[in-house]
Amino acid sequence: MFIRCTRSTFLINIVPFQLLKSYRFNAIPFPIISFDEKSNFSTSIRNANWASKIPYVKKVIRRPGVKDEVMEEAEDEQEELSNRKKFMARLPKEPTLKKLDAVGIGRVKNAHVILKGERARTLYDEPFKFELPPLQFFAGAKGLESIPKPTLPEIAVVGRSNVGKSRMLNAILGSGYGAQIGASAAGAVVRHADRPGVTKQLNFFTCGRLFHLVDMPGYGFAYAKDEVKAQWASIIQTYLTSRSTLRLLYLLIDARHGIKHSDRLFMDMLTSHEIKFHVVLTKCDLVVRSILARRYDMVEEELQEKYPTAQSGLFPISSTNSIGISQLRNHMIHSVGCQPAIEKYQEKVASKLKPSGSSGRRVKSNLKPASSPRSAPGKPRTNLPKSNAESVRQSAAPDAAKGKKTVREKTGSVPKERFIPLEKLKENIYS
Ligand SMILES: Nc1nc2c(ncn2[C@@H]2O[C@H](COP(=O)(O)OP(=O)(O)OP(=O)(O)O)[C@@H](O)[C@H]2O)c(=O)[nH]1
Ligand SMILES: [Mg+2]
Repeated sequence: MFIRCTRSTFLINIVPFQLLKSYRFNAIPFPIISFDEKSNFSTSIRNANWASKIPYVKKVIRRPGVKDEVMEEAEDEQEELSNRKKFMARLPKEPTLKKLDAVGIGRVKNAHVILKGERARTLYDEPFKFELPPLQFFAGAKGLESIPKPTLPEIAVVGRSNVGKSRMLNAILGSGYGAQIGASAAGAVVRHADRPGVTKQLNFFTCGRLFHLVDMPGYGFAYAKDEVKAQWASIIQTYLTSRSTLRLLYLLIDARHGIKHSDRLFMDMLTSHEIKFHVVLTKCDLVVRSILARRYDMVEEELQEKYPTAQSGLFPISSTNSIGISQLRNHMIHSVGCQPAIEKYQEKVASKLKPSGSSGRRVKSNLKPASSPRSAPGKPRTNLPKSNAESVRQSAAPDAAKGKKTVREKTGSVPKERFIPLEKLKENIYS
C-alpha cells in the first residue's frame, strides 16, 4: 500500500508523536531549545559586538518533576554571563596566588607534566599527621525519625548537588590509602558518581569511636522529584538547626562556578540561625590557576561582606588528585577536639606493630632516587646474583676490548630517568 506523505503531514503527525513518546517514557532526555523572548535577533545582528549576536538560548531538559530547577540553573547561567566581564577585569591578588602555590593547586595551562593521585600528593600535600581508623557507614536517615541518637561529635558536609561532597569525604577518610588518593566510585566507602542527586539521605559514618561524619543530599538541581528534594531540604535544615553534637559544618562550593543563587539562599538560612560554617572550594584541578585565584578572592569577599557566620579562610581542594586534603583533614581533627583520643589510638596502633626499624606508616612510593644503580651510565648492575653479574661483565667486555662503541656512546644519549626529581617537577610547573 502506498501512503502519500507530504512534508506538512509528516511534521504534523510524526514529529509530535515522537516528542510525546520520548517525554512519556523518559527514554531519551529531549532538549528543547527555545529563544528567549527578550532577545531581538535583528537588533543584535546590527550590533558590532560579536557576543551580543548570540541570542540567549534557554536549554530545558524535559524530565518529569525537575523543570523548575532547570529554569533556576538557566537564570543562574545568565547572571554568570553578565558578571563574566567584571570577573575577568579584576586581577588575582598576589597573596592569594602565593596561598594557592603553597598548596600546589590550580590547573596550569599547557603543563607538560600532569600529576595525578599519589605523585601529586607526595609533591604538594603535607603528610597525614594522624593515622585514623577507617570510615564505616552506620546509619542512613530519609526522615527525622531515623536520625541516630547524638553520641559523638559530628562533622557535616553540605553543598549543591554534584559539588563533590561524597568524594571529598572519601579522599579525607576513605578506607585505605587507595581511597585517599582519589578512589574510584566502586572502591569508595562513600558512594559518589558523575550525576547530581546520588546521595539521597543523610548518611552517617563513624571514624572508629572518635567522631561521626554526615554526608548530605545536595540542594539545587538534581535528578529527583520536587517533593523528594523538598523533603531533603527540610531534613537538612532540621538537622543543622537542632543537632546538639554538631561541631563542624563544611559548605562546598564548586571552584568552576563560584557562589550560585541556591548557595546564597542556603547561606542566608545558616546566617539567620547563626550556624557557623567553613567554605571549601572543590574541583580546583579543573580551574586554571589565575582564574582560581580570582574566584577565591571573589568568594572570600562575598562571604566577608554578607555572611557573618562564615569562618575566615577557604580550603581549596582537589579530591581526585588529593591536593589540599591534608590541610582540611588536620583542620577537621583540631576543630572537633578529639586530638587526645586520636593520639591514644595512635599509641595503641603503634604498640600493636612490630618494631621494624622504620617508624610510621609505610607508603608505597613511585619516586625513585635519581642516583639508582640502574640509571648510572656504563655501570654493570652489581646487585644481581653473582653468576648474572659475572655474565653481564663478560658480555660487555668483548666490545670494550675490540674498541667498539656502545649504542649509548654512539648516540650520546643519556639514559632516560624514569622519574623526575621533585624539585625539578615543581620548577617545571610553577615557573
Ligand atoms: N575533577 C574533579 N572531579 C571531582 C572532584 N570531586 C568530585 N568530583 C567528581 O564530581 C562528581 C560528583 O561528585 P560527588 O562526590 O558524587 O558529588 P556530591 O556533592 O556528593 O553529589 P550528590 O550526592 O549528588 O549531592 C563525581 O563524578 C566526582 O568524581 C574533584 O576534586 N576534581
Ligand atoms: Mg553525594
